[in-house]
Amino acid sequence: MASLSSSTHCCSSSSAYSNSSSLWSNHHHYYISNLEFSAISPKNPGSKKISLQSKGRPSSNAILMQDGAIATTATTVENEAPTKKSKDGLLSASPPEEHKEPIGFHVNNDQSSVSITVVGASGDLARKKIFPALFALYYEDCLPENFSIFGYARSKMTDAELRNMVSKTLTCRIDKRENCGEKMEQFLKRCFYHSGQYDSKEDFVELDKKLKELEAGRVSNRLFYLSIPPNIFIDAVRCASVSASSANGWTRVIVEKPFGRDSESSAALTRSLKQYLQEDQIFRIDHYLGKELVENLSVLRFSNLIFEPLWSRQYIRNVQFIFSEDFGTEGRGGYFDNYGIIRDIMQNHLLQILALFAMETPVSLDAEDIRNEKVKVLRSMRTLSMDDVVIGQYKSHTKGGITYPAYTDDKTVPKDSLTPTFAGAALFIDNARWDGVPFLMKAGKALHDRRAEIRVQFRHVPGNLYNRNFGTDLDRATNELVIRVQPDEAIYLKINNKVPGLGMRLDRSNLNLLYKARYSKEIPDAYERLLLDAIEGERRLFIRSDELDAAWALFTPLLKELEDKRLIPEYYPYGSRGPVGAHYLAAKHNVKWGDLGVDE
Ligand SMILES: NC(=O)C1=CN([C@@H]2O[C@H](COP(=O)(O)OP(=O)(O)OC[C@H]3O[C@@H](n4cnc5c(N)ncnc54)[C@H](OP(=O)(O)O)[C@@H]3O)[C@@H](O)[C@H]2O)C=CC1
Ligand SMILES: O=C1O[C@H](COP(=O)(O)O)[C@@H](O)[C@H](O)[C@H]1O
Repeated sequence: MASLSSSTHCCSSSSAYSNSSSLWSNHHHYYISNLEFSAISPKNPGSKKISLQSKGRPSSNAILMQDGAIATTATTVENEAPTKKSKDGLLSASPPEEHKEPIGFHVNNDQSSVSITVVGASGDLARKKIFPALFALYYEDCLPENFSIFGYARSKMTDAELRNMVSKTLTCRIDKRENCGEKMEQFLKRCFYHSGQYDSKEDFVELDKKLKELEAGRVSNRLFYLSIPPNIFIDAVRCASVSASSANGWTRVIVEKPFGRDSESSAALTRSLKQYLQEDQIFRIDHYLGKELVENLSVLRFSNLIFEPLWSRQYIRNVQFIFSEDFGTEGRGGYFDNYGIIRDIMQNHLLQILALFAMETPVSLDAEDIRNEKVKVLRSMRTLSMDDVVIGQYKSHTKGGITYPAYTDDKTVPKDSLTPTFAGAALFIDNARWDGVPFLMKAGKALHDRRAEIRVQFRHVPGNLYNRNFGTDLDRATNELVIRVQPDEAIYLKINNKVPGLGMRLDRSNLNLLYKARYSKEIPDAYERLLLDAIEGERRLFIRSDELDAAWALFTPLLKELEDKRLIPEYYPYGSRGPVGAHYLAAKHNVKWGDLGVDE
C-alpha cells in the first residue's frame, strides 16, 4: 500500500484520498468496503486492476488502479431539488443515469473520449491559465488517450493560428524539460479552433459536428470551460447545452467567477444555469481552492494529532486571512470597477479558505461531506456590518523617480469611482467551536508586496513561567502558525526557545516547512488541479450552489450599504501597506496583523 500512496503518477496527486494516510492506515476498515484485484484488459491480460470501494455509501467514490494509472469515480449526490427541464434541454432532460460517470474513463481506453472546449479562447484567462494548465496535464500524462481541445470564440482564427497563439503561452516544467518540445508539438496537434457567436445555436451545432468527427463514434465526454464575461454565460450555456452536449457520455461546464454581484443576481444566475444544467454538471471554479497549500490545509489539520485538539476558541486567539498584490488593476479596471475587492477576493477566495479552515471534521473526504461542513460554517457566520469593515482605494505615488498610477487613472475606470481596491473585515462564527474568535481578513491591490497567507495566533500560555523574559508585549510571545499560500509556499510555526548559552534569554524561532527546500518537484498551478478534477468528475474543490448562497448572504447587506451610501474609501499610496483604518479595525478586536510584525 505504501507504494501506491506514494505513486508519482500525476493522477494520484490529484487525489486527496492518497493524501489521507488514514485511508491506508489501521482504520482502513472504516473506509474501504471491498478490495478487488483482477486482470482486466482482454488485449493485455497481464494488466492489473485494483479497485477500492468506499464503505456504506451507494454513491461513494471508488478508486481504480490500472497499470500505474489511478482513476477515481465521482460521487453524484443530489442535495438539491431536481431542476426544471429546459424546453429543448438535452442536458437537463437527461435522466440521472446519463449523468453517471463512466468509471476509469481516463485510464487508456479507446472506447471513450474527452473534449475540452474553451469558450472565450481568445481571451486573457484562456491564454494565461487554461491552455498552459491543459498542456501541463498532457505533459504529465494526465489527460485521457482520446482527448481534444477546442477553442471557441468570435474572433476569426484558423486551427494553425490558435496553435500559434497557444504555443506562445506554453512553458515546460522547470524540473522536467526532457521531450518538452516534442510534447508541445503533440499537444498542439490536439488543439482546434471554431469561430462562433456565443448566442448562436447554429454555431454550436457546427462545433458539435467537429467534435463528433474527432470522437469517431466513441463515448463522448464533453467539458465546456466558460472563460468569458459573465453577461454572456447563459447564452453560451444555452447554446452549448442545446446544440453541443454529449449524446452518450457526460457534459460538464466550468463556470468562472463572478457568480453574480449579490444574493439576488447570484440566485438568478444559478436559476438560469439550472434551466440547462443539473447542479452536478456545474463546476463553479474558485482557483484558490486549487492552490497547493489550501489543499494541504485539511491534511495538516486532520492528519496531525498536534493541530486538531488546538483548533478552537480554547487555544486560538484570532485567525487572519491576508491577500495582497503589489500591482494595481492594470488592464482589468473595466471588470474590477463593477465588482471591487470585496467581491473579487473576499467573498470567494478568502471566505472559501476560511470555511475550510473552520469546518468540523467531515464524515469523509467525499465532495458532498466536505461541502456540507463548509456550508455549516458559512451559515453560522454573522452577517457583516459596516462597523467591522474598512475600505480603501489606492492613489498615485512617486518613489525612486517612478510615478505609480492611482486606481482612477485607469482609462476604463470612472474618475469619481469609489470602488474599494482594499478592504479589511472582522468576521465571526457563532458556533460552539469559534464563539468570540475574530476571523480577520484583508485584501488589497497595489500594496507593498504580493502574498496570500493564513495566520493563526494562539492564546497566551497561562501562568507562563517565562513571562518576565518576554518584556511587556506578551502577544509577541504567543505561538503563531503561518500557512503561506504564495509566494514561496511554506508552513511555519513560531515558537519560543532559549538562546543557547549560560544565561536565560528567550528567542522566537520558526519551525519551517519551506516547500522549495523540502520538495524539488514544481508545484502545479491551481488550474491544473481543478481542470483535472473537473475531467474526473471530482467536485470537492468546486462551489456548490448552497455554499454560494450562504457566502453572498454574509456580504450582500454590507455591499448594498457601501454602494447606496457611496461611502468614501480611505486613500492609500500605491505600494504602501494599505489604509491605517485596517490597524484600528484589528485593534478594536485586540488583534495585531501578523504580516506587519518585526519578525513576520
Ligand atoms: N483574466 C483573469 O485573470 C481572470 C478572469 N476571470 C474570469 O474569467 C472569465 C474570462 O476572463 P478574461 O479571459 O479575462 O476575459 P476577456 O475579457 O479576455 O474575455 C474573454 C473573451 O470573451 C470575448 N468577449 C469579451 N468581451 C465580450 C463581450 N462583451 N461580448 C461578447 N464576447 C466578449 C472575447 O472573445 P471574442 O471577441 O473572440 O469572442 C474575449 O477574448 C471572466 O468571467 C473573468 O471574470 C477570473 C479570474 C481571473
Ligand atoms: O480571482 C482573482 O485572482 C487574482 C489573483 O490570483 P493569483 O492566483 O494570481 O493570486 C486577482 O489578481 C484577480 O483580481 C482576481 O479576479
